[in-house]
Amino acid sequence: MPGNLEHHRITEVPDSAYYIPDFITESKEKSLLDKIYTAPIPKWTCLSNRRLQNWGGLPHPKGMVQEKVPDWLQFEDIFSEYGLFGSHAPNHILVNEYKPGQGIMPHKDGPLYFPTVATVSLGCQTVLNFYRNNMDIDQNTCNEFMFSFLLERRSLLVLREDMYINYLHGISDVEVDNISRESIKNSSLLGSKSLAQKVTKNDCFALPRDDTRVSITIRYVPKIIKFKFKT
Ligand SMILES: O=C(O)CCC(=O)C(=O)O
Ligand SMILES: [Fe+2]
Repeated sequence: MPGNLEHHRITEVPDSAYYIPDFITESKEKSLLDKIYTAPIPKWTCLSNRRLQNWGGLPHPKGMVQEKVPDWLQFEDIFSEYGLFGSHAPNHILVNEYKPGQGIMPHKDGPLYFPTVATVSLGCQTVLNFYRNNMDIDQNTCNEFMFSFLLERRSLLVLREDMYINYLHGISDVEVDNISRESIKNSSLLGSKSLAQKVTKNDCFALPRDDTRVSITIRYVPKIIKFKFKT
């Protein structure tokens, strides 16, 4: 891993998570949101509690039939600089849209991807929670909450290794996040100094989600199906 990413490591958690505030400019944020919202309507998949766009193909255990990721969604230069996906360029992008009050259940991103995910947040901050699978007293599996990251708009989060493979992540479906100093592990890396102060000075405070958040999750799918067309 090139040294420059090391400055952004969230040292309070297991290997490896990195947080870069102000990863993109406000004008880049705006141009990405414009492109996302001018994508054709059928590009959106509506789930019960959020909408998403899938770019690059549908990952499948037998391999992904690759589609070109549009130029405006390519972050290749940046990722090759950090060496995030080994020598590969990302080839799969998921765009998730969350209105205030919407979230995503705890889950793992799973084995179809190279075990690294990079997430750019647009439009609004959120709190990403991490869990471990555990057994309860009746030997049922349950998710035990471990800690959280506060993701500011225009930030980049990278998860890999243990944080990708063994931890689940999710976002609560609330309109206001209750931020507790104890649980937020990236407070020293936040871009907004006033927010960082709030997190470190208060045991607990309420942070409303006052706008729609759009996340861009960037991954590499190693298993690709290549068709040979007869001419
Ligand atoms: O919106 C996010 O930050 C998380 C999205 C996510 O976990 C996923 O798409 O797998
Ligand atoms: Fe995920």
